[in-house]
Amino acid sequence: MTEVGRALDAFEADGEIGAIVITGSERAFAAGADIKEMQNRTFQERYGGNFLAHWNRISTVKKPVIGAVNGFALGGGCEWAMMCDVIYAGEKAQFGQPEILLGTIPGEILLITLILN
Ligand SMILES: CC(C)(COP(=O)(O)OP(=O)(O)OC[C@H]1O[C@@H](n2cnc3c(N)ncnc32)[C@H](O)[C@@H]1OP(=O)(O)O)[C@@H](O)C(=O)NCCC(=O)NCCSC(=O)CCO
Repeated sequence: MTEVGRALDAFEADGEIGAIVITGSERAFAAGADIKEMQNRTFQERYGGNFLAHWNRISTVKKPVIGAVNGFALGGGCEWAMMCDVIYAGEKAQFGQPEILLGTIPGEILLITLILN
């Protein structure tokens, strides 16, 4: 997400860019946070270390952001899609929050977004 954040910073500052399209591959838009990286960290390490510090950057970009989604948009990937101003979903797009099966809850913005909508 740090790299995506840097790219969004650059696009926002570039006067030649009017809108931003975020996409993935045909198979997956994004499968969410790296479970392997998360699994051995305690709550204190993740929270104190600002593990999700840049996750909501998509929602703060001051240019229209379009999420072009195909394949899996899971966990944080689903949240990324929901942060876009417009979601353009292909027929094979699948949205979900499977992290509840790991005993965790959507980490960043999903619950707030659902309540607001
Ligand atoms: C994305 C799925 C549906 C793909 O399933 P499949 O095609 O069967 O492929 P897999 O063999 O399951 O996966 C291939 C390979 O990718 C690794 N992987 C997939 N997702 C992640 C991930 N989120 N983090 C880390 N690694 C991931 C998987 O372990 C395999 O690696 P190998 O080394 O080859 O074994 C399926 O993989 C799936 O459902 N993934 C979990 C999605 C998920 O739970 N996302 C939420 C993450 S928590 C989060 O986002 C916090 C914010 O709330």
